Amino acid sequence: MLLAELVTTHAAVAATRSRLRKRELLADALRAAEPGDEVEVAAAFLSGRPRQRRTGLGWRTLGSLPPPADVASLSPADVDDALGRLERLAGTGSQAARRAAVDELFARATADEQDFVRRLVLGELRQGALDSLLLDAIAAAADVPLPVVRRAAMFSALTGPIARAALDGGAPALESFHLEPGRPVRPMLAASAPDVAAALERFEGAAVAADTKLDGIRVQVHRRGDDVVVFTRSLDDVTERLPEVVAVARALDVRTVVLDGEAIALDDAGRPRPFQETAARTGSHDAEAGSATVPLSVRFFDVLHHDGTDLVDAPAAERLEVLDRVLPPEVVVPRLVSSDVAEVERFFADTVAGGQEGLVLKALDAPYAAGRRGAGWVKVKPRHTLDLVVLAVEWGSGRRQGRLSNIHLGARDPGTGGFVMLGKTFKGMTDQMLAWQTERFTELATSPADGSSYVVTVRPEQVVEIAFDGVQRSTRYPGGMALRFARVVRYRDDKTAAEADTVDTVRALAAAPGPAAG
Ligand SMILES: Nc1ncnc2c1ncn2[C@@H]1O[C@H](COP(=O)(O)OP(=O)(O)OP(=O)(O)O)[C@@H](O)[C@H]1O
Repeated sequence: MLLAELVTTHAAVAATRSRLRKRELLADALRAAEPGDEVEVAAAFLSGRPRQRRTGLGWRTLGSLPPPADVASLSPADVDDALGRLERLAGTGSQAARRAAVDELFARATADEQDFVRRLVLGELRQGALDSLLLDAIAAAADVPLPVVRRAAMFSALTGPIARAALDGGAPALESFHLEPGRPVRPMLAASAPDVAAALERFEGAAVAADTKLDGIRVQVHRRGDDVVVFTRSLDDVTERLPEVVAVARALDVRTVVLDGEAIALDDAGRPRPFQETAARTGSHDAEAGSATVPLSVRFFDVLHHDGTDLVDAPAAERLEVLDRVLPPEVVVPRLVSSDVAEVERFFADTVAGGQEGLVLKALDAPYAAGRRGAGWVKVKPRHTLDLVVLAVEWGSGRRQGRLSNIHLGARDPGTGGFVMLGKTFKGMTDQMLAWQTERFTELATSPADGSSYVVTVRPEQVVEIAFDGVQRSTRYPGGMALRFARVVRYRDDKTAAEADTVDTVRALAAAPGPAAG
């Protein structure tokens, strides 16, 4: 197979709005690849994530490339090999050796291929919607049921090995994927409801576990013997940064355990400290002087494995029973089990009054279903926000003079792979945020950020959490909608643009009476 075939597929997928057509195009490309390594690499490229995570290649190195080749000769394997070499050089190699390796690869690529590989390496081809489409396409190409593919995907952060197993060995090969303590699992996500009553309705009168929703950072903790590894929501290894979490896991009376929970900075009374203090411990740039030393607490809400027993497919009731038996109560998230609306509403009010974010209602009979917003978990918060992507930013005036200030907000459009602008805001920004974002958006700028132009466009990568009072019809923006009184809650570094809220969510809000979202 030639790389050019994947480049063409990628462009065709982006150009059509039909999900079915996208799936066919992707499935055709997977079928065209040789089973084995080639299909694994092809799936990795189509998902926008090369197999190498740390090539160390940045915007700067890839800004100047050799002239493109006239004819396509590169295979996906050639690119994979070259990225493997670059990953090895990233640790030890000289700048010159890296430059030479980059030039050698790109000199063999046509203009379209250069563009594709550059965006691949920079992470610009990644899209949440694409991940789930690709799983659909793998099911179609290998002729195996989609749930079998989805289940396997839970245990593999990368899509390539899933494609390889499916096309090589069909359903039996996929069924052999399982949880391995030490290897991260895609986290289970929650759907959302506007209030407790609406959330409970989804469970049709059954009793639920109403779990306190803590506003910290998601941690997945794996312990084997004395070995402890801590992963974030996006499956990054943050073990080194969270010694308190490691200590709690080590102190448990278990041999092997995989726990799901939240790390959070709490004050002496158990109330959450400002989210920024928690974020400073794992985020890359929220860190302010001093705050990075705030101690974190950890609270667990699920267990996926315990001393040789896999619990992923066990109903939540059983998992919670293990959690309560194995962990000391002070590290378990407070929970109420009930089917009574008034009782859950009281618990919600008390929880919010205690400074926590809200509740996550959980079906007691549901397995741990990762990677998708299933029906098993439904979150309820008193304040509704959207996670949007910054598309551009304007130079400020007055107090904000010399700072990149007013941000343009976009919702993801899964149909086009692009973003739809919904408004602008500089409300809610602290001086610290302004200083940080001026630097951040200068880095992401795709138009001059030297002050020569008032609006600076940026690569759509930074996710920001926005509170608002409603969605109104508006002719000002192409999507025909605008947010009322949008204000910044915080920047989110635990989410990629691919995970931002979609324009469909915003449309649903526009049709509903009050604000309700993420
Ligand atoms: N008791 C809990 N059970 C499950 N998740 C919890 C709990 N407490 C806090 N959380 C957090 O809430 C998140 C679930 O909401 P969701 O899956 O929508 O992620 P999200 O988009 O990051 O949500 P949000 O923006 O509301 O935090 C989890 O990722 C987890 O970090």
